[in-house]
Amino acid sequence: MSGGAKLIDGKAIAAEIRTEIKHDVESMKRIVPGLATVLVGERTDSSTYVRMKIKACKECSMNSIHRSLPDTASEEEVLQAVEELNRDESVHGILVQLPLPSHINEERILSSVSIEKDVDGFHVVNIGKLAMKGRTPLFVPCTPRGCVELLKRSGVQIAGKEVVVIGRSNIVGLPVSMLLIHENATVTIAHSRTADLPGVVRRADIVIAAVGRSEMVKGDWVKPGCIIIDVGINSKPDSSKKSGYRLVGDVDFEECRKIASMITPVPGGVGPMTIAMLLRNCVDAAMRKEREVNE
Ligand SMILES: Nc1nc(=O)c2c([nH]1)NC[C@@H]1CN(c3ccc(C(=O)N[C@@H](CCC(=O)O)C(=O)O)cc3)C=[N+]21
Repeated sequence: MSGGAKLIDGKAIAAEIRTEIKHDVESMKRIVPGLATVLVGERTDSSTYVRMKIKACKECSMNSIHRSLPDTASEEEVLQAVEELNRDESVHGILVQLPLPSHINEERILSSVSIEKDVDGFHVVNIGKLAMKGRTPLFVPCTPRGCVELLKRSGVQIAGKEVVVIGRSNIVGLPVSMLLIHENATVTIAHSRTADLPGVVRRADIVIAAVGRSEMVKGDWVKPGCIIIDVGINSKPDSSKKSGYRLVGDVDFEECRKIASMITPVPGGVGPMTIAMLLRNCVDAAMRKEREVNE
């Protein structure tokens, strides 16, 4: 294809979803949806993401409350913060920003979030239901849900397609694979130990790249006309930028855009969708609560 791939504009699609969310929020009579964010420590990337989430809540007429703990906080102190938010009636969703400092047991903290408020979808019960046929988790993890939503809103038919997911993390690779199987795709999960990774990726009608390695997927790895969703966010030194770096994905964008039929950019692809889906999950939780109150 000489014209090059069509861009899947995640920023624009996320803005459209935020408009739908704001509309839902304003149609609610008794409840203002509230998102709680918990940040342990002061990693600059985590602080930035949390700030973006709080700003997005405001844009959608939602409430947000934030709890910051020092990176010296004990596991008990983090648990206590989560449990307070579990009891707080004005909070409908709780997000514990990852990664947590290494002295804290991540699974223990994530499983202490009430299932009804688990807007990240990381609680073992929600993941467990996602992994089973015919069960419905209360929440689907935000980045995976964002990937599927990008495909659907770009008019891509998922059923029957060969999808190759590169990466097997708990937050992206594994859950997005489950979700795509539920959408009737044929899914291959590839990873760092896959033999002949380029050969496997070349089979895909749809590639989901979520390995966390800068520009790893090259133009000659992908089938002409395929659709590429790039979940990676990596910083690459770039002396022409004031910050000294720029963001790149797991896909070599310049090479792959010449071969694919559709591709997401980084930034402006999956990232903004993650936040939109977080708000969607939180408003869904509040709407469920409102229905309960009405019954
Ligand atoms: N409990 C938890 N839930 C998360 O959802 C979660 C997390 N922990 N830890 C870290 C990752 C990362 N993440 C991103 C969200 C938005 C962008 C985003 O909007 N990125 C912009 C660029 C932002 C920039 O310029 O830095 C874009 O891709 O266009 C990126 C990454 C959520 N995460």
